[in-house]
Amino acid sequence: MKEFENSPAKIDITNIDGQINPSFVGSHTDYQLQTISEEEYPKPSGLLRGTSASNSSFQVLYEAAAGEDSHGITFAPPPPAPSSAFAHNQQQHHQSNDRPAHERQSSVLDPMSDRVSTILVWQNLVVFTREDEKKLCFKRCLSKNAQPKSKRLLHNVSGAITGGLWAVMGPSGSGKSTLLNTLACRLDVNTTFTGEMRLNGAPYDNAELKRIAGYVMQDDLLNGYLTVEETLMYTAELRLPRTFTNEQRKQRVDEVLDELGLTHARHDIIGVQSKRGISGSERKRVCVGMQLLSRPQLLFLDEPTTGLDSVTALDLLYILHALAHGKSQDKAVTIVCSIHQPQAKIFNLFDSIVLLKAGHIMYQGSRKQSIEVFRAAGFPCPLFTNPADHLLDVITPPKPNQENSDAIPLTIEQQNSVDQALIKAQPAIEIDLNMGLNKRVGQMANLPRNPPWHKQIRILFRRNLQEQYRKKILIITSVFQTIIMAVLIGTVFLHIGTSQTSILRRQPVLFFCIINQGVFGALTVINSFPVERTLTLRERAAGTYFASAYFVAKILSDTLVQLPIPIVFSCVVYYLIGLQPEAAKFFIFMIFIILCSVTSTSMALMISALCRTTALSVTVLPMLLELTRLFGGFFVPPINVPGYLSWIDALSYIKYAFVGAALNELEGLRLNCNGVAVTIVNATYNITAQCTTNGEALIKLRGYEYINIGGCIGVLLSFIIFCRFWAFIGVRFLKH
Ligand SMILES: Nc1ncnc2c1ncn2[C@@H]1O[C@H](COP(=O)(O)OP(=O)(O)OP(=O)(O)O)[C@@H](O)[C@H]1O
Repeated sequence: MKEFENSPAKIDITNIDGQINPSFVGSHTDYQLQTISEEEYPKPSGLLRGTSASNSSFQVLYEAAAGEDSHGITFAPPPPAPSSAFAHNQQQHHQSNDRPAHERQSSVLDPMSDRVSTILVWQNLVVFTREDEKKLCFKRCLSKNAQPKSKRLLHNVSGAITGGLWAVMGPSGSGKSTLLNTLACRLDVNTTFTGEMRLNGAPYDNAELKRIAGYVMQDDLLNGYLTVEETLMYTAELRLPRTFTNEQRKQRVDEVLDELGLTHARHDIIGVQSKRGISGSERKRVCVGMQLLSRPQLLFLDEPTTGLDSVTALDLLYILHALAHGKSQDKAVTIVCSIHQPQAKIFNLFDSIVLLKAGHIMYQGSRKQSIEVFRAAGFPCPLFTNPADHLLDVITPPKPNQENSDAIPLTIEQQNSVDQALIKAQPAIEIDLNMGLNKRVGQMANLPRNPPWHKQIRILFRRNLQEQYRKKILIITSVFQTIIMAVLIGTVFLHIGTSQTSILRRQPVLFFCIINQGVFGALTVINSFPVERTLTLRERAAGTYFASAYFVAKILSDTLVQLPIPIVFSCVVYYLIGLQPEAAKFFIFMIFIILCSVTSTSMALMISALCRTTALSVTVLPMLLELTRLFGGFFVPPINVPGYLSWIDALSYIKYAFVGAALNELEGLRLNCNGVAVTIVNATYNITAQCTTNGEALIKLRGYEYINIGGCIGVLLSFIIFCRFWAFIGVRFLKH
């Protein structure tokens, strides 16, 4: 009561006929008044005094306090102070803007205002799933009557987003994400739409939208090894117009960090499972920041509060609210969020809402007016009820369950009449497809142009190397592992010599070396690429870079990081085994080990790019690796492979690496004769007893002479090109 008495502003809570206005919703000030039913407050209390609203989300609550002769009146405590940096921001924001909050708000909401940059209008929008053509063809072959089955996700909806902060609300499965994705030109491949969508009075497509709009997805997938500042800086380098200098990019990053209250965390790592980084809310803010760098005119956010606690969710919404209402000198960003069931304080920050139910729009327009419309339809918001919950409760039929056993489910007719009453209670929306045409001229003139292709490669290459550097513990572990493995192999086959017994040991050790390096890299790729692919798809959907630039940068950086392992392996193993001590032979051996390693990673990359998921990739890859091993030229010499299996044999890259390494080692090899060994050798190769004096005889026996070393290198290089080509096709064209 005291707070009321000291406060300057007046709030009239009475109707014209003297009754308490049951849906007084802050129409005179920025207060949000909760609805009061007439039964609870039979006697109106007339004029009340309230504090002036410097914070637009104050709530005034009316309480029917038992024993009080008039209505007990309390203020809900002001919203919790947002976290430090953001609070500072907010304060600055309010201080920097000398116009009162409600004035700023109304100017932003006026679609004709110059500060509203983007207007999105849609008419008769029908979104439906379409059956895959191939499946349909197949079904038609089986049954002549097979017809495409399609499901409607949105039913002939029309509407307009006219600046400010918008919420797309509705129960689960009502089509919130579908509406958001349709407007953002991000529909799934199996869905399509009819109807018209206009951006500032003109039809638009994904390419145009990418340049003026941002989209923040529900799950904040980020590169966990980079810091907050690095993440924003790389995005700035890739997305800001090529005319920007480094200084200007840095300045923009600083501005965004400041705007989002992330300055304190700028040097913190984003974090991965094994290494915790920034908090959930900070992650979300980084995602928003990445989109804000290019100063979008329109921002879509899919369920931005998912996974955040109530305080951090509110913090985030304050930021969005501030952005949607713009700074005095800036244009305001039109922001559209899909949101499931916001808490009251969050709900009160939205300017307008679109309420969906089963693909139909039940209400759209001002958030403040929504309570009035529901009341007029016969559904006043009960006291102390979150208005957002109330709206959803009205449009969602109650289902009896254990906790709510009294709920009486509505019949379809009853539910239809609720829907009709709601639609009747709201003013008809007039859709003008040309709305915002005047804003288009300036908008199109300033479309940014991304950096050129070669610069994108440079930036992405640098980013990849930085990420690899942060993962150096993995690289160091791999190198140690390789050394240990090489020492073990070298010790088992130590100083193999040139006796007859060495013939039996030389080929197994060569084969083992090839297999070892031909599997190692593949396993790393298959585990890491699917996650990286998802992140890349997102960045590309936002128009950050070309798929080809990403791919070239990836291939270059991955190969560079991969090279030390086969090089270290070759050095250790070659020396310990005591293969032919000639520099040329050593380097050729090393080339085969490197090529084998690179081929295996290329094959793994191709499989994970085409299979898309780790689960499918790890099912396919082992089978292929087994085949390449079986037909690797060791178990079945090329000369003995049956004709009908020669196609598999030809596809085994292991064979070309092994045969190439064997040719390199056996050519020019001089062997000693040893009685015991002769017998073994002869038994193995099924030849009459004689001493094998040179490697060429073995080449002939095994049938390796059908190809030469150059041929093996050529085939391996072709394999690498083939696998990388298909990997690129997968990266470029498979977008889901
Ligand atoms: N690509 C698709 N193929 C088939 N059905 C789809 C597809 N996308 C959405 N749907 C269906 O459309 C309906 C609406 O889905 P949507 O994801 O838009 O709902 P939502 O309101 O965002 O739900 P939630 O709050 O649970 O995320 C759901 O029944 C969903 O199964």
